[in-house]
Amino acid sequence: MSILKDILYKVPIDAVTGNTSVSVNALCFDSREVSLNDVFVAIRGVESDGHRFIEAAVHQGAVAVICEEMPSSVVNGVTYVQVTDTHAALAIMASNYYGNPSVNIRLVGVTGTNGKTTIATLLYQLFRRAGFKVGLLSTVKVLVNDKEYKATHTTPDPLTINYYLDLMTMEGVEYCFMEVSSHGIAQKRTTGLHFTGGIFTNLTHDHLDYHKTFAEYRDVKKSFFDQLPKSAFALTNTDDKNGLVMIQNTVAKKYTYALKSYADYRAKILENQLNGLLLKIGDNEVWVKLIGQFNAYNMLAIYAAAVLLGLEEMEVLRLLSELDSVQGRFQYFISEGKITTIIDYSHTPDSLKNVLETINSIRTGNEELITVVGCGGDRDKTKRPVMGAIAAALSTKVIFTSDNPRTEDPDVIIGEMEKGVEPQNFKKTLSITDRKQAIKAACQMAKENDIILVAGKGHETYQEINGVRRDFDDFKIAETLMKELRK
Ligand SMILES: CC(=O)N[C@H]1[C@@H](OP(=O)(O)OP(=O)(O)OC[C@H]2O[C@@H](n3ccc(=O)[nH]c3=O)[C@H](O)[C@@H]2O)O[C@H](CO)[C@@H](O)[C@@H]1O[C@H](C)C(=O)N[C@@H](C)C(=O)N[C@H](CCC(=O)O)C(=O)O
Ligand SMILES: Nc1ncnc2c1ncn2[C@@H]1O[C@H](COP(=O)(O)OP(=O)(O)OP(=O)(O)O)[C@@H](O)[C@H]1O
Ligand SMILES: N[C@H](CCC[C@H](N)C(=O)O)C(=O)O
Ligand SMILES: [Mg+2]
Repeated sequence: MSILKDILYKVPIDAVTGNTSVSVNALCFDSREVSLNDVFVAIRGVESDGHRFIEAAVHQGAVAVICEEMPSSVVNGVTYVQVTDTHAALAIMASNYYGNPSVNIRLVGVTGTNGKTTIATLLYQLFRRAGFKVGLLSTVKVLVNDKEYKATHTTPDPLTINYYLDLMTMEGVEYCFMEVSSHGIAQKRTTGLHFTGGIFTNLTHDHLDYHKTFAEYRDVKKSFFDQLPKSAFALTNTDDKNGLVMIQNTVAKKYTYALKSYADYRAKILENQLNGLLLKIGDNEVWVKLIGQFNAYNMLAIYAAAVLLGLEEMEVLRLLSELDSVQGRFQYFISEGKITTIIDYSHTPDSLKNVLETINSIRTGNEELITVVGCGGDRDKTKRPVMGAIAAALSTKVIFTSDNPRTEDPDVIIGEMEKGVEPQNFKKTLSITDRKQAIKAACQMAKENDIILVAGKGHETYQEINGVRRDFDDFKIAETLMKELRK
């Protein structure tokens, strides 16, 4: 049990009806999950408005309600607290409820369109290898030292974040690396957390269904850096045209990294092969197991962050060379006939382009590059023709298929992707709605030395159709099909 006014510490309050000294049980933002003596926080969401469920929450036993608008009738014995922003209030209350665990951990947030999972996961790996107790909050999974938990979001809701940070403090975790998505920032899921550092990767086209304009998307990302404390570091990529914009108004200590422009931390690619990159970081050369220019940026950001967190430069270089690629990010296997199949989570125009360019840069002859790709349903529709055009331009054959159609008709999505294909590339493309059949067709088409890219789902283990998630794992399916077809 906690006292309501303790949980409300630092929440700007506009009005109160009732007693804030009441004991409360848990915090809750979904009326359907409220139990006796809980606090219900009413959130205005995308689909509905929590204010509509205040009565239901009280009926289920809520002893206090946090809202932006007082209900027209109040129930005796229930405390109503009016605030300007319930999203922010929930986040601050969640931190207080769990005893502000982020203060006791060195928490680093990674934001940007692409590269968040890669950087956060590899920083986790690096600090684990350096002997520390470490936590990770990522799209793929949550880790508390070596114990794994299922991730539901890239940046979970504030109650979940603080629950895990609390668990981490109990397990002695010293560093935690977390992804900070633009949805997470916009919905204030990270408000009230005490960050030791923030890292910006890049900003390209994504989520323009949610943020409406690119400027709004950029400003949401920037607000993460605006909120960092003076004691934190803000590390940004100055090769990205919004890199300096991100740190314009931050009070945190500013640091930059880049391959092309001037920066505090610089690297150069000396070699780029299927089995890794040879990088020159500062005056030192290091082989890493990841591939592609985009991973040179990721590696440099990891190097800089590790040094800023106090690790010794040479040790960081040694550890960098040991890091393995993240599940579903340029994961590949080579089958009989030297056919290479690559599974990659590229689901944005920029990441798809990067991955295809990387593959093209390691192609040695006339081998085909067969790409299997789709676009998610109920997500940014403007990505579809752009990704269609990129896939067709940079591959020798493309099979358009489904990627989590959700509530949309997969053939309509495929049609929108096809609309972007330039006429001279029409003949390279075909469409097979069933993703497994599409992968199978690619495996059948592939000849000696060819390369197959299966893009968009990476580590995902399901295909979501009409609200139902059925088992689906690109890597396992491709591997099984390849074995069956080539035995
Ligand atoms: C669009 C979006 O981001 N939605 C997130 C948001 O939901 P919401 O607040 O808009 O929910 P809503 O359905 O409108 O309901 C409003 C409020 O009424 C409450 N309610 C509703 C019904 C009821 O009977 N009683 C009740 O109290 C709800 O609990 C909610 O508090 O807040 C919820 C709690 O934090 C999230 O679970 C939910 O994520 C949905 C499931 C989702 O798919 N989000 C994706 C887009 C997302 O967040 N992705 C990013 C990564 C993107 C990327 O970078 O690639 C992520 O960080 O994962
Ligand atoms: N620094 C980078 N710049 C551009 N593309 C990248 C970069 N790092 C990774 N990618 C590409 O983007 C894909 C997704 O990478 P990653 O999962 O690390 O990004 P993310 O930001 O976590 O994505 P999400 O928003 O879905 O959580 C990779 O599979 C790769 O194709
Ligand atoms: N975090 C991203 C992941 C997209 C992955 C892709 N496979 C899809 O389902 O669209 C999103 O929710 O938009
Ligand atoms: Mg991610």
